[in-house]
Amino acid sequence: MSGPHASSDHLVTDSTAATEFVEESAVDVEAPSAVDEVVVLDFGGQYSQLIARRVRECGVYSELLPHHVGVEEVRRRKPKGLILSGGPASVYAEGAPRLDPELLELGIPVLGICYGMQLIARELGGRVEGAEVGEFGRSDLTVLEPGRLLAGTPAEQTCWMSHRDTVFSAPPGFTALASSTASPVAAIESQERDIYGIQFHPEVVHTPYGQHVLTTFLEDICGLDRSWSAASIVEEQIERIRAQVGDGRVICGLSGGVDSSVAALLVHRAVGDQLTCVFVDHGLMRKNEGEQVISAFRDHFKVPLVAVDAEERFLAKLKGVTEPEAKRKVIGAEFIRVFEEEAAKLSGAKFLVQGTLYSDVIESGGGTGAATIKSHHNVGGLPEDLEFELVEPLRALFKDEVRAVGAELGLPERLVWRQPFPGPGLAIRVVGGEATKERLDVLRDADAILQDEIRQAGLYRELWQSFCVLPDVRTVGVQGDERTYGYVVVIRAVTSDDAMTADWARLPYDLLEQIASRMINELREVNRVVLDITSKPPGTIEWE
Ligand SMILES: Nc1ncnc2c1ncn2[C@@H]1O[C@H](COP(=O)(O)OP(=O)(O)OP(=O)(O)O)[C@@H](O)[C@H]1O
Ligand SMILES: O=c1[nH]c(=O)c2[nH+]cn([C@@H]3O[C@H](COP(=O)(O)O)[C@@H](O)[C@H]3O)c2[nH]1
Ligand SMILES: NC(=O)CC[C@H](N)C(=O)O
Ligand SMILES: [Mg+2]
Repeated sequence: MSGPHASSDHLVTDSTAATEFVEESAVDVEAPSAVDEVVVLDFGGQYSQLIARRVRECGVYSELLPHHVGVEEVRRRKPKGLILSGGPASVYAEGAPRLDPELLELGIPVLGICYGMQLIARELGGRVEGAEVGEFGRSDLTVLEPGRLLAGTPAEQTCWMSHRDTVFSAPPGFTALASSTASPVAAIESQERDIYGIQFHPEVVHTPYGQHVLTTFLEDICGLDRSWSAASIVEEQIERIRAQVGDGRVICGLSGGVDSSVAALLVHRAVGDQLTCVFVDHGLMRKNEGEQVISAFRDHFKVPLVAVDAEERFLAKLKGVTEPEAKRKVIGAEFIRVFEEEAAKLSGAKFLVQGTLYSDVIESGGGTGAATIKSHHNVGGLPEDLEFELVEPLRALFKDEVRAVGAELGLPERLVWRQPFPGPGLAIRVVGGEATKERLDVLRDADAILQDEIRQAGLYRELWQSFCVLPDVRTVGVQGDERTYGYVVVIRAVTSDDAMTADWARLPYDLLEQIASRMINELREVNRVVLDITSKPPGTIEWE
């Protein structure tokens, strides 16, 4: 790695020579470095992704894999530890995900959490049964014998539970370390077999000693040195990218957002001139955003950029499409068609870089047993006949981790802290109806007013996102003594760290008034403004 000062400014700007530059000789293809990794197997728990994330916060690289990947895939990764997540099933129910006993024979420490512990207990001869009462939320934990896993934590502590099934006796050879209000056996370990289990959830913030227990597992039990950081993602991903693409040509879908900018920088570091970025202006961007993206890119990146004006073709494909998932799929497919055309002009680039994050994957139903909430255009919205090989260096990360990588790579602050903007753009904010040019223009103008006011109020960075939604609804108003029948604009502003959960932002009343009156006075078509006060869950951030 070239250190934090190797900023993007050192690359050579060339946004016009996309089709002219000469391919350089092949870069060295190095095998991915042996980064110490802990694998988390996902049994469908609500907090599975949080476990991997907390492990990374402890300074150890971790990825979440579906439980059905099988023991071979786990072995191939040579992890230094294995964690089994919670899950909705009952271990003794028909069809419940099972534990492959070989996973306990890999010669690495194993930690089961909740369902994961119940699986271990059942597999090794302990007693797991449905209890009369469940244990949901805060619970008191009594440590009977700290053993290795609970060493350094108090005899009485609180923890957070979410289960109905309960371990009534530990398997032979295991020590029961703790009990809780409703769990006779709330933690187990066998130092001899290097297998550990806890009924409570160490990954949630409501378990005060949760991070302590995870750290003990990683450091004292797995013997890991906790040296992983955003900086090591850079090094490691650069090596992985080189190994994946060799001397092939690569294109990167670049939106001007932080994810694709970071992905592009990583790939450029890895394979230099083999990369060309493609920005698709699909006519669903914010006001003047296309020009801003292109000029910001020219100022800060020295990677060739092709900008494609694709407004007409996207709007043509969206004609008559009103159902949210249908919209997302149409847009996802059209993005790929544009990328294919551009790739063909670049001696058939077969690799496509996308700034996909973990939250895009999980919402698209990419976790194990996880529901599809919405098909993100870059994951669930991809067409079936996709021929590109995807390069997604950020796929295991959350946005705040990507921001840290961006800062590490020297990405300008403005870009690091840019509010997210969804790939399908304003099309999924014209809700319940077709995204016509006329509606998109009204929405774009309303959004420009909102952005302007939010920035002037100094609130841009505090908010995760702030935007407008245009429902397919009109209401009656009275303006200048005349009856009007106009659009309603919804203001949506939320706070969040990673888009997995969000709260509606308490914008000052005076600011809201200013925004509403500007929208109604400046936009002929709008006669009413409302505020969305729904958190996530139950709402999602976008309306479609
Ligand atoms: N207009 C676009 N042109 C080209 N590629 C795009 C465009 N919009 C999205 N993409 C691709 O889809 C990916 C996912 O979009 P997404 O909006 O999640 O990420 P982003 O735009 O890079 O960052 P942010 O989430 O901060 O907006 C992008 O990283 C990029 O690869
Ligand atoms: O690139 C994207 N393609 C998509 O299809 C997409 N759908 C939602 N989003 C963004 O993801 C975050 C979570 O969104 P929701 O709470 O609406 O599910 C929020 O930041 C959304 O803006 C998308 N981004
Ligand atoms: N959170 C969990 O892993 C729950 C495990 C199991 N479904 C139970 O209710 O006990
Ligand atoms: Mg975006």
